[in-house]
Amino acid sequence: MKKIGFIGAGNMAGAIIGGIIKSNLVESQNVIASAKTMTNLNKLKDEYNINVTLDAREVVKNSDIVFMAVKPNIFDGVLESVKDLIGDEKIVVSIAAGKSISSMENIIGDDKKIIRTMPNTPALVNEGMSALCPNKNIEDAELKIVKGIFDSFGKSEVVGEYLIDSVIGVSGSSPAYVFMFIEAMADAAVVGGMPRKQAYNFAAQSVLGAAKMVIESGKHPGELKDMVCSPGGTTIEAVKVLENEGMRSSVINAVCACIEKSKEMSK
Ligand SMILES: NC(=O)C1=CN([C@@H]2O[C@H](COP(=O)(O)OP(=O)(O)OC[C@H]3O[C@@H](n4cnc5c(N)ncnc54)[C@H](OP(=O)(O)O)[C@@H]3O)[C@@H](O)[C@H]2O)C=CC1
Ligand SMILES: O=C(O)[C@@H]1CCC=N1
Repeated sequence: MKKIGFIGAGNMAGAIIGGIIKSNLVESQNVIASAKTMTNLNKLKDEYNINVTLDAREVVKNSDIVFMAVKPNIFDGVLESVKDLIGDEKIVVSIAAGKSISSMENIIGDDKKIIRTMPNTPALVNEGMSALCPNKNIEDAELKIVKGIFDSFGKSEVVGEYLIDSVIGVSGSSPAYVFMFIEAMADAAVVGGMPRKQAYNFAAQSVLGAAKMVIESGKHPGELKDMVCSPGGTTIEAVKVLENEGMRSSVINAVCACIEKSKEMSK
């Protein structure tokens, strides 16, 4: 059984820890996390009974696989502070936006094992979507083990690093846009007189069902949209407004802005 450590214990690390513990991939005693304060660590300890420490170096000493789960602005400094403990055998898994494999190799050495990844917060409910980019020192068996961790809380794919900015736009950050869409649809239902809590359930379940249809039917999203639009009916009226208001171009522009920001952060 591999020991898994997390430097950083915020939103994303919490979602991953929740995912791997709930899917019984690792025992809680084999997971350790560190953070700046005890606030998030205490919550994770109470909920999942994992080991916690305020010392990132303790995490590295006690882990075979070390997740770097701190914000990009402090990432390099934190990695620098533990680099002497990262031997040839440990695997460093970064989840940070805008941190390239080469920038990590510059800090810990290009002979070290690194996997750059991009997960998303639906990991918390076992519906995560993650991308993994291994560096040249990662062996197939090691990639399989780490991919298994990501698959334990959703789906994952191995991609070339050149795709990671697009991954951030379409899955890493996209839960935020989808939550906005659900909130806006529910607002409209509230306008129509529906109690708010009920409106969130109706809106969210519809998004869940629509997403499942795209994945399971294999049909083009346009064809699935057409199946909902009865001639002269209600749906096409809404579609007309969405087209007039530039919904598609808003979404494309928003996701492109996200991708551009990710590229900028990597420079
Ligand atoms: N949120 C998301 O949806 C996603 C985030 N990411 C990436 O995940 C990373 C973390 O983001 P997120 O979880 O949202 O951020 P959070 O702000 O929620 O968490 C950051 C964590 O880092 C800890 N921390 C701060 N300083 C240090 C330090 N010096 N040493 C050790 N730990 C420290 C914080 O401690 P404390 O608990 O005390 O505050 C906190 O636990 C980012 O790099 C982001 O790009 C990737 C995919 C999705
Ligand atoms: O907003 C961010 O920068 C991080 C990366 C992907 C999701 N959250």
